[in-house]
Amino acid sequence: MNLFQLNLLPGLVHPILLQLRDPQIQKDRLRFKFNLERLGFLLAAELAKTLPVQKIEVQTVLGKTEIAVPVQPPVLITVLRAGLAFYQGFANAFDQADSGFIGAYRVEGECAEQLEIRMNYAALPDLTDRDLILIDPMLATGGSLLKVWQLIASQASPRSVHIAAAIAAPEGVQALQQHLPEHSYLWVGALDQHLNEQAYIVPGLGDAGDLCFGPKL
Ligand SMILES: O=P(O)(O)OC[C@H]1O[C@H](OP(=O)(O)OP(=O)(O)O)[C@H](O)[C@@H]1O
Ligand SMILES: O=c1cc[nH]c(=O)[nH]1
Repeated sequence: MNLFQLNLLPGLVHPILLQLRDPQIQKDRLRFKFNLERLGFLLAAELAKTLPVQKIEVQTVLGKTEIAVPVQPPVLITVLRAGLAFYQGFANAFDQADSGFIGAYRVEGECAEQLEIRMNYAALPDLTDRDLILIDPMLATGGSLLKVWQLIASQASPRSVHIAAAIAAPEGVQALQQHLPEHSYLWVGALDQHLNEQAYIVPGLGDAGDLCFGPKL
């Protein structure tokens, strides 16, 4: 698996990460979701450079020119709930993409070993020979994305697999490295230090789903 960190545009990316992480600023839900969306758009812009393009001719009212456009839009799949705002950035960038949605959530116990991933919803488009972008802002243990990938892989063979996360922990990166196809790509806004005993990313930003939508019962 190839890992790309979005440090090419620090002037744009770092202020967004700062606002996402700051405990005071992140209390503003509208801003938190908008920042995830903006980061998603920037990651999409980087990722788009690697997708195959073809030249098409456009006739304007004044003349002709050639424009390179994607051969086919990628397929976007996001993990509910926290994925929604981050996904919107990708959907803004790839505005003709087919999209899929999978519900997956962590049920936390006393410690990281008791963590369980439950899945309760999946609506998937056809992925045959398509470029797949799997979108989830937080890559902690990697348990959620691996379960999601298992479900996808049991039904389809995408042409390429891109995983996009706003913040990743080394533990999650390693887990994906072991289980994803060799020619997969991981795009992250930041690669953080480690997981704590409750399997939260340190320094991370806290619980992305709760910050977007409030605590769930
Ligand atoms: O790498 P992992 O250890 O699996 O953790 C990451 C998962 O945790 C968050 O979702 P969460 O389970 O909190 O659900 P939510 O989006 O409904 O809040 C996040 O959006 C990921 O899906
Ligand atoms: O740090 C973490 C880990 C999992 N899910 C989150 O939202 N944050």
